[in-house]
Parts: sequence; C-alpha cells; structure tokens
Amino acid sequence: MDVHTPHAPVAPRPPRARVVVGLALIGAVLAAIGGTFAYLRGWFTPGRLTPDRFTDTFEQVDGPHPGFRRNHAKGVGVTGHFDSNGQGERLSKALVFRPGRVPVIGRFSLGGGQPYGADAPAAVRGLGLQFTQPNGELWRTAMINLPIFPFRTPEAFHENLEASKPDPQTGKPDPARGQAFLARHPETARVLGVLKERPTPSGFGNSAYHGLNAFLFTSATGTATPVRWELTPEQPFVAADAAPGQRDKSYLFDDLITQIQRQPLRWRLILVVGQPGDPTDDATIPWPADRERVDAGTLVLDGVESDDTALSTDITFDPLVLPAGIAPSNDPLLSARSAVYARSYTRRAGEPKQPAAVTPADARGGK
Ligand code: HEM
Repeated sequence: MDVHTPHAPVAPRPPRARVVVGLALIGAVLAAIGGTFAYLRGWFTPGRLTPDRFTDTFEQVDGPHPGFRRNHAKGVGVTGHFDSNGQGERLSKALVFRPGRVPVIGRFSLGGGQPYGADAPAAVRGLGLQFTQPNGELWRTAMINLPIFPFRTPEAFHENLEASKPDPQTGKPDPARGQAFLARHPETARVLGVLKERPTPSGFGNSAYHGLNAFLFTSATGTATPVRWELTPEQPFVAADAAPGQRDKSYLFDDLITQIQRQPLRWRLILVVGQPGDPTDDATIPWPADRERVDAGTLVLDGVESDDTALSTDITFDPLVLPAGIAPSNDPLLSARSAVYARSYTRRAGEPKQPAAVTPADARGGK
C-alpha cells in the first residue's frame, strides 16, 4: 500500500449519479424543513398547544373579527414619555433607567376579543407600552389592572378559554364547564376570590397596572435581581360607576379621551424587588407586601388616537422585547405570550380591517 494514500481512493462517480445524489439531498433537506414546519404547527401531535391553536381558540370564544387583536381587541393608542429619576439604575443597566426622558407609545384596551363590546367596570383594563431608549433599543410591556394573574401556565389559560366557548345550544358559555375548570385549578379559584374583594376605580386613568410576570434585572456591576413592575396612578381614586349601563357603549374610552385632552395623565413606575425564594415562575402568587418598592420615575401620557390611525396598531406589546439589563425569568407565560402575540399580529396584519369602535373623530373629542 502506498503510504501517501492511507485510504482506498474513491472512484469518481459518473455525472448522472452525482445529479441523482444531489436531488436526493435537496429532497431530504426540503422534507426536513417540511417536517420541522409540521412539527411546530402541531400537525404530528394534534393535542399539542401551539401558537396557532391558542389563536384559533381566542377566535372561537369571541368570534372572528378580522383585522383586530385576538385579545384586548377594543382599545385606543396613546403617546407620551417616561421621565426617569435614576433610582432604577442600581437594579438595571438598561438606559431607560438613567436619569432623563424617553419617548413612549402605548395602548389602553379592554380584555377579550370583542372589538365592539360595551365597556363595563369588571372588564380587564390593559395598558401596553413601548419605551424607546436613546440607543434605539426597545422595551415593551403589556400590563393589566389585576394585581395577580388567574392562570399559572399557558395550558391553564387555554383550558379556561376552551371552557368559555359559547355553547351551541344557548350561545353562552356553559357554567358547568367553568365550575369544572375551577375544581381542577384551585389557584384560579383563589385568585378570583382575592380579586372580588378589590374596589374598582372609575376609569383607565385612575387604575394601577401590573406587569405580573417576573423579570431578571442586571446592574452595571453584573448583579442580577428578580423584579416585577407596576404603574401607580397619580390620578385620585374614585369608585367605579355602579350603573354604567346608562352610559355610552365606550364610556371608559370617552372618559379617558376627555381626561387626556384636559391634562396629561401620570403614573409612577414602581420596581418591586424580589427576595430569594419569591416565585418568579408563578404569576398567580403575589410577593410579600413588604418587598422593597423602587420608584423609578413618571410615565406621562398626553396624546390619544383611534386604533384606526394610532402607531400602536402596528405594535405587539410582546413582553420579550427587552433592552440589555432586563431579561426574562423562568415564568412559562412569557414565551407563550410572545409566540401568541406574534401569531395574532400576523393574522390581523394580513386581513381587511373594519373601523374601530372609537373612531378618529371620537379620539379628537368629537363626541
Ligand atoms: C399565556 C398567556 C397569554 C396569552 C396567550 C395572551 C394573548 C394575547 C393576545 C393574542 C393579544 C393580542 C396581541 C396582538 O395582536 O398584538 C394580547 C394582548 C394583550 N395582553 Fe395578553 N396574553 C397572555 C397573558 C397576558 C398577561 C399575563 C398580561 C398582563 C400582564 C397580558 C396583557 C395583555 C395586554 C395589556 C394586551 C393588549 C396589548 C395591546 O394593546 O396591544 N396578557 N394577549
């Protein structure tokens, strides 16, 4: 054997054989891509909870409303800024916490997939925000007026949606399915018990908003701290209207528009500092009330627009769009939220849109 050729030389293949091998390779690559695609869409495992299936279920509960968000469908866009006082800097190196001002685009909304439903005091109030840092990085967050979330996992949220689908016989959700869900999920029953005791403020402007999921803040020196955040209103508490049925269908949004046009609305951004042992993967459990609360600055909202024209319409307030210095925790809701928000956006962005309930004339104060 020739020492310079330790392996038997490979005879060159005739050109036709090379073409066949090449085509087979391309076929294998396409099959692998197709297989991955089918796997991700859940076609191999029909019971698996995929972003598509989650989005379909939202549509089945509230009906198809092309062009609108699949959850928090009714809303208005807002604009303003965040004045940071620098107190958050010791927890996170994110530029948004340096002293100074950053622009904010936001959206107030009501929970559920009905873009034309009547406003009601008990409806979940939402506030999505996007902060733009001086280096162009974005921080997006979507908060609600509940201090704890009723569902621990995406699966539990989805199971509850399934139980909320209208019964074909009555056109309403079957109460027995709701009861069965609560029996399987005592954590949801506990959260609903807590929420029932809370006084409801009169509108969007005097509500507090909670980020609920925990995040990990990293300081300039590399220290990591679990943090939850919330917005506390500077607008004084007034109890919710006991008989809003007498009022306009969009009275919560009308009041918000009137208030913002009178004077800017303001909230304090509070960073709640977690201690070792505080759960970061369970938004149904509040952290102890004595946790340190760092007032990081003031959110000021001074512009309001209809969903038909607002910049926020083309934004998903995806909780995983984060600047350096804020990272996701191990909360299982976070990645599910990100994936389902993206699916909702892809669907609504490709559909023809009906006019929003709150029109551009309404947002200009034309009522
Ligand atoms: C697995 C859990 C969740 C799922 C599947 C889910 C699903 C959705 C979907 C599909 C949208 C519409 C997205 C779009 O088209 O832009 C949405 C919007 C929203 N969600 Fe969630 N959500 C979840 C948990 C939460 C939690 C924990 C909060 C509060 C901390 C929250 C607050 C909001 C708010 C405020 C909006 C409206 C944002 C906007 O105005 O665009 N969601 N959600």
